[in-house]
Amino acid sequence: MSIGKIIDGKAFAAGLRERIAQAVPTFVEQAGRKPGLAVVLVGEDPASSVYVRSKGKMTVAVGMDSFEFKRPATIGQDDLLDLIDELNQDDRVDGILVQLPLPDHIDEAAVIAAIDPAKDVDGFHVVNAGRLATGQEALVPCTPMGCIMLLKDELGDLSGKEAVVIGRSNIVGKPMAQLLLAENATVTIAHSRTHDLASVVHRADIVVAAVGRPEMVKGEWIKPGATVIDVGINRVPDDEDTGKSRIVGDVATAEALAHVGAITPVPGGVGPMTIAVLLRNTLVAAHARAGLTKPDGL
Ligand SMILES: Nc1nc2c(c(=O)[nH]1)N[C@@H](CN(C=O)c1ccc(C(=O)N[C@@H](CCC(=O)O)C(=O)O)cc1)CN2
Repeated sequence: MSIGKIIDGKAFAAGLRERIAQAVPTFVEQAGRKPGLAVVLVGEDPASSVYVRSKGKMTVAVGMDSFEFKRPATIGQDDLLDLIDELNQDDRVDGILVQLPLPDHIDEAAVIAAIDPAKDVDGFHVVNAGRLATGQEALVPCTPMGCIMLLKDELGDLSGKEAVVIGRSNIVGKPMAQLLLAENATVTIAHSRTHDLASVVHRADIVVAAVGRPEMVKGEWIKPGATVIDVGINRVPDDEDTGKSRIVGDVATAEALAHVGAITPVPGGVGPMTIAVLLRNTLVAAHARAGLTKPDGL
């Protein structure tokens, strides 16, 4: 029995950050300033706080300016929209990211809609979603963009490949399908109402699992030799006595390894790509705002 390859997303993300760090000084020379990323954190969710801290550190590490805005979970919607407006007007800021999820009393869609599409480094604004869907230059959501980079690195040309995306969220599933289409893959989006998901998955050369359900995709569903991208990050109890937990993906990796050609692990697969692509998008947005051509290789 052969075992599939583990795709090292952590190493790929480190390489991407290195290429970004090499491109930043040329931008500084041409634009006379550093690219800048503003990250807004509402509340004190521990995981969100970790991600925001990590974003700040990595932004500075590649030579960009990092601006962090922490607001209490009780902030009113109007005050949050005022902050976004200030950041839209601030010329030092090329990218604006509002860490999700937001507290229930905030209308997430209204906050995303308030971000200047030129600074929407998350690629969540409808203008960027529409541009992506119609094949125009767009800022693309970081996680699906990271998945496409890993897929192209692993498989080269994706043209004609049968791809199944499980999950239809605006943040991952839909943009993922659009990106695969743009690479000329034949794309199916499966979701909670899909009949016989196992058979749908079994015909795929490429499986992208983004459902948020621990180890839902079983090894025997996978077509032999398929490439599997696991977007899920699910915390599950590890040891009932100690109360410890561990992170698993949406794919039952241990059993899938006997079927796949290659698979991203969780952790260490898609997750690290999310922040690396955020830095890439910030540099791309900075070039566009400064009227400069996007550097090659990003
Ligand atoms: N505005 C946004 N909010 C959120 C996004 C986003 O892209 N934009 N994505 C996620 C959180 N996220 C970044 O914000 C993120 C999630 C996971 C990772 C990561 O590297 N995960 C590690 C495991 C981490 C762990 O041990 O807990 C991995 O998979 O190896 C990075 C960034 C939701 N919110």
